[in-house]
Formats: sequence, structure tokens, C-alpha cells
Amino acid sequence: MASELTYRGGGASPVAGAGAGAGGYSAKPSKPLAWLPRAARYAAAEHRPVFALAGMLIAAAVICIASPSAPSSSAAAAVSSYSSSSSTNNPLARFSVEPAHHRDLASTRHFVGGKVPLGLKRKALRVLVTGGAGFVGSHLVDRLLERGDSVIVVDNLFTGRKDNVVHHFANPNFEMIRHDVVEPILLEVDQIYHLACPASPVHYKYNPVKTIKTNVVGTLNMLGLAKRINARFLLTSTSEVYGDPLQHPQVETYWGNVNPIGVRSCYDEGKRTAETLTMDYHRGANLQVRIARIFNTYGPRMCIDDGRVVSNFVAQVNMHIIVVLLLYKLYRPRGILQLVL
Ligand SMILES: O=c1ccn([C@@H]2O[C@H](COP(=O)(O)OP(=O)(O)O[C@H]3OC[C@@H](O)[C@H](O)[C@H]3O)[C@@H](O)[C@H]2O)c(=O)[nH]1
Repeated sequence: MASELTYRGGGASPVAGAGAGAGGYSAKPSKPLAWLPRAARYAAAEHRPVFALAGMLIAAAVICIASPSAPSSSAAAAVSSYSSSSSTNNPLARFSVEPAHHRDLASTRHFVGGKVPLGLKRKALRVLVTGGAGFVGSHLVDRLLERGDSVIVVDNLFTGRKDNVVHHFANPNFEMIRHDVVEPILLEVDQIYHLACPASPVHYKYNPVKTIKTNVVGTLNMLGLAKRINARFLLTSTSEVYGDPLQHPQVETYWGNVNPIGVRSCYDEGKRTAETLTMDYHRGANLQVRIARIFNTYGPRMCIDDGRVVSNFVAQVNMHIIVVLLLYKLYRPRGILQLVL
């Protein structure tokens, strides 16, 4: 049986005539826009202005919600009202047109930036964190895994501890390589966070030559790897690059006041050299780089005997509290203390 072309046009239906039995049409209607493909001709013939208007309104709404660049006033008002009263489970909070730093960050923990097309997730990155078993590095690893990236930690455990990252050992997106960055390593990643270096004076003075070697050769190895795989590179530098600053507070353009031959120079000058190398790779090889000069940090996973100012303060205060309590318990002085306490 011949296939019969079913004419669904809106105009006069063809009159079945001779040859109809053949499944063809005897009188074919004149076809306006005959140069168009059949589907286009059908759409052109069937279109209704109200449908076109509905389609345009839906498209405009999707564009306003999904892209922050040109929100319509009403959509922007709707979205910003959502975001201002944003709760973490607000479906539109992620697409708010306001920059994240203008909104309560707690409500935008899952803010992925307004440029993410509707319904598409942020692309997971492969990230290398050197020194990721350390105090700052392990918290960075937590954050990267939480946002869906896969993380490789390279660490020689000189001051870092497996305990800092053991909670990720069952995570398929986490790997740890016990390796010293003064030896080259080849990995395929999208970003490199370079934190490998002892940070406490107690540790970096223990072997000053190793400290500056890690800062110079280790950073060179990581920059070479970043250039080879075109990965973005971040160096965690330190406030120590200002040395004994003559300017307070220090602005980033301040060059510092550093002793090149002191007992702390292995760290201070080591980090300054690491910054120099980082900028040279940026200028010379057009590498995408970031430098973060981290000042005194403290928090969970910091060792009480870390040797830095905050941990020293906490350790000493705790010690004095314990001594006073012991003395009080032992001698239980009567009289004035009884009155006071
Ligand atoms: O040669 C080395 C030395 C150290 N490391 C590792 O690097 C990590 C350093 O972590 P630490 O806890 O000692 O130091 P923090 O995490 O506090 O400071 C870290 O981030 C901030 C930067 O300014 C510091 O230079 C960096 O050490 C440790 O896991 C240590 O094992 C190496 O992998 N190789």
C-alpha cells in the first residue's frame, strides 16, 4: 500500500481525485512559503499570536531567572526579594542577581555564581593541595570536597597529620600521596593550591635549609607542573614576607623590612622567593596565579605545641589556670580568699 501523505495544512483540504487510489493527491493545494521545510511551513501555518506571546513570556522568564546580566525589573525584584529573605533551601537563591558578598553568606553556602545555566551543575575540578594534611590545608581539602571537587593531597607529613584528613579516606574523590615537593611529581589537575611548608617557627627553624629548599625548589616544581598542565596556581604566602614591618597595618603594596641573614630568614625569604617565582611564571608563561598572604590563623586541628602566637597564648593561659587551681586545691587558703570567692 502506498504511503499516503496526510496533509494537515490549515487551508482547503485537497480534493481526492484521480489517482487518489494511488495514495497521492490529484489536486495539490498551492503551497505558500513552499521554500520552507515542511515542519517550518506547518508551524507558520498553525501559529497563533497567543501561543507566540506565551512562548516569548516563558523564554523571558527563564532568561531572567537563569542569567543575571539582563534581568527584567519584575523578575529581578522577585529574585532579589527571594534572595534577601534567602534561606539555604530557597531554590532561587542560587540564581540571585545580587553578588554573593552582598547577601548573607550563610544563606548562599551553595551559591554557585549567577552564570550557571538553569539546571546545569558546576563542573567538578581536579585539585592538587600540597601540604593538605596540615592545619590550613586540611580545612581547604574539606571545603573543596564539600563543593564537589576531587582532591589529591601531596604531603610529606613533616608537620601534617593523617588524622587531619582521615575522615576523607573512604571518599572516592580523595587521594593522598606521601611525597616531598622538593622532588618533582607529574599529575593531571585543573588547580594547584601550594601550602607545603612548615609554618611554625618551631618547625621551620628545625631544619632551615630544608625549609628554604621547600619554598624555592618545591614551589619551582609546582609552578613547572602548573605550566605543563595549564593549571591555575595558588601560593599560600605569609605575613612574614613583611619581616619586621615599619608600616602598620601593612598594605599589599608594602615591600617589607626583612632580615636576609636571620634565624627566621629561611621562612621569610623563602616565602618571598616563592612569591617572586610565582609572579615570574605569571609574567613569563602567562600562568594564572594567586598569592594569599595568610596572617595568624587558629582553629581546630592546630597543635597546642604549634609554637605560633595564638597557640602559645592558649597554652600559657591554660597552664596558669591549672597551676592556680592546683595550688588552691592543695592549700585551700582561708581568710581573705574565703571572703572573696
Ligand atoms: O617539606 C615539607 C614541609 C611541610 N609539608 C607539609 O605542609 C603542611 C604545612 O602545614 P602546617 O600545619 O605546618 O602549616 P599551616 O597549614 O598552618 O600553614 C600552611 O598554610 C599557610 C602558609 O602560610 C604556610 O606556609 C603553610 O605551611 C604539613 O602538612 C606538612 O607536613 C610538606 O608537605 N613538605
